[in-house]
Amino acid sequence: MEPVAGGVALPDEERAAPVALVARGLAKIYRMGAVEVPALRDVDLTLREGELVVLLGPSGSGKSTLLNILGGLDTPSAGEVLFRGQPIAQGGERGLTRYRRRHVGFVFQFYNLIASLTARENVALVTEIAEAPMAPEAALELVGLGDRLDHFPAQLSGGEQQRVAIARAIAKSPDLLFCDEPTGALDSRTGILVLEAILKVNGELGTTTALITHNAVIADIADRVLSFADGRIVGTRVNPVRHSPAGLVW
Ligand SMILES: Nc1ncnc2c1ncn2[C@@H]1O[C@H](COP(=O)(O)OP(=O)(O)OP(=O)(O)O)[C@@H](O)[C@H]1O
Repeated sequence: MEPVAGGVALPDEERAAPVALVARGLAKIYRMGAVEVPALRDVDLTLREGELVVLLGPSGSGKSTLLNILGGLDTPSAGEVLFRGQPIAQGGERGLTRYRRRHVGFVFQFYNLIASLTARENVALVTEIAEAPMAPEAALELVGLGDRLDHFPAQLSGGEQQRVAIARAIAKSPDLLFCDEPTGALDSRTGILVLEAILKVNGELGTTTALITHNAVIADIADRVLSFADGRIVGTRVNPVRHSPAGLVW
């Protein structure tokens, strides 16, 4: 606790940013015929507004399963997720769709751009159905691609394509940005540019961001790091300072 103006001390949790997302008791069991694969086991987690959290863990530890459930792409076997205090599963499948559409942007390891559309058109596909979209040009400018608007994916490097995918995810002005191994297919120099774009979005738009990686070096860019193993969060660390991606080597 630290004193504030007027000499009144606030408990830590009241000085912190408001809570954006809460997961309580999440479990996920995949059933493969007679075999049950427990992918998540009793996961509790809180993301605060504007925070950048890295989920760090080895392959198969359940990170993607967790992110997909937090983003409403998949449903848990047990437990619940609350966005700004409301269960995201309220209203069933339609409620989940509304939550995903209005509030969540996703970035995956593979960019999933449409080859026959330019960078601008790939982003515009999303802004056409969004409620409060940014202009595609503004989203592309934010990720450093203002001079690549009319390039097709094949005319862009892997890192540039991933930045188009980030522009597409943020162009609908989501409250939450979920990135699943966004640098997994990239060399470190290119990966750093992608991480810089994600940090810029987080800083300038205040988008609450969760990023999955198995690369411990990348965890240094986060406010907070949640370590994952065997379907559980096994450690939490707060980084005293966030490192700039430019200084990272992997
Ligand atoms: N659709 C599915 N059906 C059956 N089992 C699954 C399914 N998806 C994931 N699993 C299993 O659940 C466990 C967790 O997988 P998950 O993809 O969440 O891990 P991860 O930490 O993201 O791994 P990676 O970094 O390799 O993507 C693994 O044992 C995986 O084989």
